[in-house]
Amino acid sequence: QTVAIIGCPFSAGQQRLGVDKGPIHLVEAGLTDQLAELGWRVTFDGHHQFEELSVTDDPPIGKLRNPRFVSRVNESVAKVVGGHAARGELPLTLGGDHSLAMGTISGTLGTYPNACVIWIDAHTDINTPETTDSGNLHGMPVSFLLGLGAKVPEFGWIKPLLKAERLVYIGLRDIDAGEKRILRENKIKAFSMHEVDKYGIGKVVEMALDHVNPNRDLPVHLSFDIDALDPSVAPSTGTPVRGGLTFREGHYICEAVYETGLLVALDLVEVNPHLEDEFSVNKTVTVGCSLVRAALGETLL
Ligand SMILES: CN[C@](CCCC[B-](O)(O)O)(CCN1CCCCC1)C(=O)O
Ligand SMILES: [Mn+2]
Ligand SMILES: [Mn+2]
Ligand SMILES: [Mn+2]
Repeated sequence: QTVAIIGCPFSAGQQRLGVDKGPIHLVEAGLTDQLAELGWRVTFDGHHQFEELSVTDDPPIGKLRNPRFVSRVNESVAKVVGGHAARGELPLTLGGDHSLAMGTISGTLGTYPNACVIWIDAHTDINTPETTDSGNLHGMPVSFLLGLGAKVPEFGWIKPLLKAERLVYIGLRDIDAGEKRILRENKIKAFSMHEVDKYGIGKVVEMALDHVNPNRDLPVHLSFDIDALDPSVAPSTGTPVRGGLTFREGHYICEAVYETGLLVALDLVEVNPHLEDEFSVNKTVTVGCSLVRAALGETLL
């Protein structure tokens, strides 16, 4: 089985410098060899195909920041991810900020129209151009994938291929008012840290899969935002929120998803090696590599 590592040094979906350096840190930490150790054939798409996509003149559209650049990069990411998936490979997208999910999930759904999405995050990333307060597109990819909110012509390439009943969240603890309304209105299944505390991670993952994949027959796209983990476990990330997943809870999710045998695509995003001290950066990069290994078959026994 082949895993295609796609490095996306992209940061325009938010405003903190450094998240574009996430991919190189994860690869330089040895991720490629680690996956080969697990028995994967590993290919690595150099990130260069996204460098020449920068846009010279990209004024905000409403509140949206860097809209044309975010759109163009994600359109390219969708083609790259979709291409690997179509060849029966497993695209592993390393971010970069979570706006990349516009591209990765579009790519997956183009090849696997019936795929479900398991979104691990402190945040729902479902703001629309109308509800966003920051204008940062890393807080909005899900609304575009679902086709919510007013159409933005610059994002015309994104088709609303994701169905609300095929999406489930785990790890939530920082949701804007507008996003809470969108979750309710669209009946989107969400397991916050409250549910993790109440039921335990094992039951939460089982309930999440029961919701989006009741017969365990649909392909799974796992989109893992490192900020789902508690900041004590993954400190070097742009929007840390206390009260997050433990090291083991994060790994359990990845192990359980791998065990389904249904994983077809994986994102690991929002590692920012420019934040916090060197020890924190190493801790964050190391746990990022470990989570990827767990999602790709590494077991404890
Ligand atoms: C919760 N929504 C935020 C954060 C989005 C995080 C994106 B992710 O990819 O890292 O998950 C925060 C919105 N503001 C809320 C009020 C205080 C300032 C931030 C946004 O900017 O939309
Ligand atoms: Mn390059
Ligand atoms: Mn996110
Ligand atoms: Mn987040």
